[in-house]
Amino acid sequence: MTYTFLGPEGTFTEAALLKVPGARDAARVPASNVNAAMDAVRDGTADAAMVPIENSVEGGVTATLDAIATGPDLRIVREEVVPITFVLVARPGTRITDIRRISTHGHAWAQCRGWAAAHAPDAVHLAASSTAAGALALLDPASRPGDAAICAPIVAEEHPELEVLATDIGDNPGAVTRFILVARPGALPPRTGADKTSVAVPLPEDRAGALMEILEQFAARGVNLSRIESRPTGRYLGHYFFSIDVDGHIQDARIADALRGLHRISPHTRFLGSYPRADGARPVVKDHVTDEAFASAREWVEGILGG
Ligand SMILES: O=C(O)C(=O)Cc1ccccc1
Repeated sequence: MTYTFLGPEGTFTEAALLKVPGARDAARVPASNVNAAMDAVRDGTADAAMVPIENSVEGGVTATLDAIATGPDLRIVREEVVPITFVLVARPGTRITDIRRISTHGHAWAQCRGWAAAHAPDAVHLAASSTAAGALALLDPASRPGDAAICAPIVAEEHPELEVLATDIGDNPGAVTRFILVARPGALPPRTGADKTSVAVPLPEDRAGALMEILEQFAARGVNLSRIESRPTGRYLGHYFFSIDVDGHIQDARIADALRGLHRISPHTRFLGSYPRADGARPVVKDHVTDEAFASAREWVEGILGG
């Protein structure tokens, strides 16, 4: 098994990957961005890729939402939730007051903006492909790095050449990021009873109530949504798809039935996977949407049709 992840070593994404049973002893190949990680799975260079998908403070990671909704099909097979704490690192001798450019991933910058405004008000953000990439660039002057970087504490621990100027600089102490493990389509992860299903649903155009019709498919079957966000398809202004997570597995009759309904409304709906929830929380399933209720309803109709 070969895993890839948003690298280099020391990213929060690597921390998420290391939580996967067996990943510590498997081949792990860092990718320089989310698209490269997904492409490595598509072309068979890697079997699975860990990528960030959403943060409790900054919201969705659009590169991931878009990459998985377009191009050859990929499937989410697992999720991991990782608590996030940030440190500020620099080359030894740097004073916080001298810092003008702080390099880090956009999601990390968004979560430390308040701290930066208070402690390094003259500093601007220098975008890096990941927190670890921004920090390691400090050690390579040829890469025209910033004056400091925001990264995970592990990067500083593994690189004593970097000095830690401040710890725990995130604006929201309880911040967590959710990561997904994606693979090529294959056998579905088995239903556990505490699962999520993800879909990308293009919004039918010029149709009043189209979003309502999509949501109705879930509401009518007692299915709870845990995330919904709209993304432009990139085709033209005003054309969107909805990236949706719901509680349940496609092997649950209520989810399968809701997906059939979605497909009728939006035939290019993409199934992105059914996989165990990181928190193990089981949904409350109302009596009229249990597997048994669906089976008995089907038998009733079949009985009538069979005469
Ligand atoms: O850059 C990283 O370390 C990542 O894994 C992406 C990220 C960035 C900021 C918060 C959570 C994840």
